[in-house]
Amino acid sequence: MTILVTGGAGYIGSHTVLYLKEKGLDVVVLDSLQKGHREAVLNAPLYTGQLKDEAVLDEIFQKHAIEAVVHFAADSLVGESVQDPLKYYENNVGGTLNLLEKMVHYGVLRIVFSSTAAVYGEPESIPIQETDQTAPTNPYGETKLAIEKMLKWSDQAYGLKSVCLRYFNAAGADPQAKIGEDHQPESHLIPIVLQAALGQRDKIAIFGDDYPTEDGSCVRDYIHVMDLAQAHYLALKKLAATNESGIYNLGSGKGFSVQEVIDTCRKVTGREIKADVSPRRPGDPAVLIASSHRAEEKLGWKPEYTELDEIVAHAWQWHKQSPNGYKN
Ligand SMILES: NC(=O)c1ccc[n+]([C@@H]2O[C@H](COP(=O)([O-])OP(=O)(O)OC[C@H]3O[C@@H](n4cnc5c(N)ncnc54)[C@H](O)[C@@H]3O)[C@@H](O)[C@H]2O)c1
Ligand SMILES: O=c1ccn([C@@H]2O[C@H](COP(=O)(O)OP(=O)(O)O[C@H]3O[C@H](CO)[C@@H](O)[C@H](O)[C@H]3O)[C@@H](O)[C@H]2O)c(=O)[nH]1
Repeated sequence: MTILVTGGAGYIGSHTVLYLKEKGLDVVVLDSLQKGHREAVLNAPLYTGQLKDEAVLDEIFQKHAIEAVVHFAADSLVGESVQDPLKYYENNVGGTLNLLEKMVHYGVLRIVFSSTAAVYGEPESIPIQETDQTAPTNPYGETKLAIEKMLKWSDQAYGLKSVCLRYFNAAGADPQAKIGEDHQPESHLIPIVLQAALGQRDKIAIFGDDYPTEDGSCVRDYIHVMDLAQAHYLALKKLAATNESGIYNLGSGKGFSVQEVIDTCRKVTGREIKADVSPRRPGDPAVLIASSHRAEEKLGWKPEYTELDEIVAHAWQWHKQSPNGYKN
């Protein structure tokens, strides 16, 4: 039996493919390569195509005995989603609709879905629990919440079982640096700070120093990409064993400010990293920290890399070795 990984040439998807293969699972990848990289897919067949492309989905479901789908493929830039919300509804909601229709058609009734902390919007309280209110503050989060709801109703109507994993801030890289993070353009904090350490940027802009946090910069919960990968494996096992749908936060439970992340990068790289303060980035909540007790209890999830230093060290290893990402 085979697992279909959509978006498996992207950052989190490619690390999950690596992890699933290490666990002995048979994997096929579907990715449009608009954001992903062929070189990031190690040891798995790659179908280049779109979620909306019925022919490629038919080919995959007909050729392979697909047991379950792990669904990463999406657009995921908050700012872009505010500028062009319909692109997000078309790709994320529309693309997932096509995928689910094909799954139901071919009788593939298990899916692990990449959701996000962005479904919560401004948190009610910290740490955030899965039962807290969901009130996204941008179209990206809205599309992810809409998909969670599509999955809930599809369970009731078609018996399509889902695990929605609400990731907080994915960071780090394969500890052996075979693969890593390469977004073009890069918008995530840690890779941007490491680009400054490499001299590819003059400095890093800290988006706001007047938040109600200890040093005034935003606080986030950074979780190692290989620990996210582990959670997908456990979610697949849980679905196979219990056939139960569920929603789980995935974070470290610890928060670090933008200033603290920059300081950690200075310490790990031993390089000077210049930073200055810029205006707030619209839509950024002050603090996002997860409670992941449910995932620990119900999935048996145990993050392996719990120190920010180690997460940054793995990212640094990758960026130093591949300063131009997969273009080297
Ligand atoms: N990076 C984070 O911190 C984070 C946090 C929370 C949730 N997420 C979610 O996790 C998932 C993966 O994130 P990532 O950072 O690895 O992103 P990414 O952009 O690196 O990976 C997404 C992949 O999906 C592919 N893709 C997009 N639309 C497609 C389509 N219609 N058909 C086929 N392929 C398509 C892209 O080419 C890319 O390779 C996304 O769904 C994202 O919303 C990411
Ligand atoms: O040049 C930069 C880039 C980022 N930041 C700040 O750093 C923090 C982290 O930003 P970023 O790495 O862009 O991540 P988020 O905006 O927190 O979003 C990530 O984490 C969310 C879940 O928490 C996911 O939904 C998103 O897909 C994922 O990109 C935020 O406070 C930003 O304002 C800066 O100060 N300067």
